[in-house]
Amino acid sequence: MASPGSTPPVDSPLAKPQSTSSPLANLQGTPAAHHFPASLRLGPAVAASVRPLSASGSRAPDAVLSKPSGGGGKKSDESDVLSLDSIRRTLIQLEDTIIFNLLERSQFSYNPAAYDRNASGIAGFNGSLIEYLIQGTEKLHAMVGRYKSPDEHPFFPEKLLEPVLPSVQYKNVLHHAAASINVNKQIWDVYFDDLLPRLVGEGSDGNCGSSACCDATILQALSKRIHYGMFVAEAKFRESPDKYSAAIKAKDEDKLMEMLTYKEVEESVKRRVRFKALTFGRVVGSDASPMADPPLKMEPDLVVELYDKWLMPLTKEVEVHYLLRRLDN
Ligand SMILES: O=C(O)C(=O)C[C@]1(C(=O)O)C=C[C@@H](O)C=C1
Repeated sequence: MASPGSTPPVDSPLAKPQSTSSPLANLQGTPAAHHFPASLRLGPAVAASVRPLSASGSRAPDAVLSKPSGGGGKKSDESDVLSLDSIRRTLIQLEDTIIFNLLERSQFSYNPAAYDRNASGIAGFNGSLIEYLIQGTEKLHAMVGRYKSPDEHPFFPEKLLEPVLPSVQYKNVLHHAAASINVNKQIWDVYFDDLLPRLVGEGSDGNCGSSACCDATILQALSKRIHYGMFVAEAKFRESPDKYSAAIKAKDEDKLMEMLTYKEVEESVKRRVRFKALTFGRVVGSDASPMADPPLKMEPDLVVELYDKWLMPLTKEVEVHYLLRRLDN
């Protein structure tokens, strides 16, 4: 842990990621993560309003949920946007971002100096390196319209700056109550208190900045994935409005949770993320020849556990929060 006022180790571009044979070996529990390039391509609104920054244009998630209004959109657009299949495809794509970035973060040690609120060493800033990084990133992204998108949720809403680009009116398919739902505080706490210590090896390897950059992209992906629960909930509500309305009027949270839970979907999510973690995390020999027993960069069970114990439950919690307010005036 760095002492107050000291400067965290400066990452060298040449700094070698610590070889972590089994940083996740003691993982017993929860957690997950997300990534930067992906988050820039993320929001449908961002993709539309900030097209020059949008990465590849080939990403389904950006175009899935909402579209600028007044663009002559056909009526069928909204039903495409709100089909459960289409929303689930977005969740599947976010799995890649989350797993790739977990893999990236797992190469570094914990690096406690990045989280020490007294040790960022940044003049004039009262907080940790990770807070500085995320606040700065969110300020900049807010300026290009990121948080005007209904599927983007900042960790520090009070610090955002005004957009510098002309605003685009997006057709928001969600109920207005969605604007008041933000579970990032919870995501932040679970990530730093629970997931991160299980994901990485203890100690410092000098890669504070790199670690914090990975954390930031992971947090953004987690946030996006979990808040997508509101679109899932909206789609489910529109499929069976009467059924859901009864439970909403009765404020029956257990009933809502039961109605929106699809055990078979959850099992297939777990199977898929295990396979992705195995596939993406496999070490490939430098000459690409098959290895008899290829080592893994990250324990796939960690990712399964993350989804099972944390990501899917939080997504469902967001769905319930949203539905409870779905009939508000
Ligand atoms: O796909 C859905 O129906 C969702 O609500 C999403 C999700 C998930 O988080 O992946 C959550 C609850 C369901 O039981 C299945 C999957």
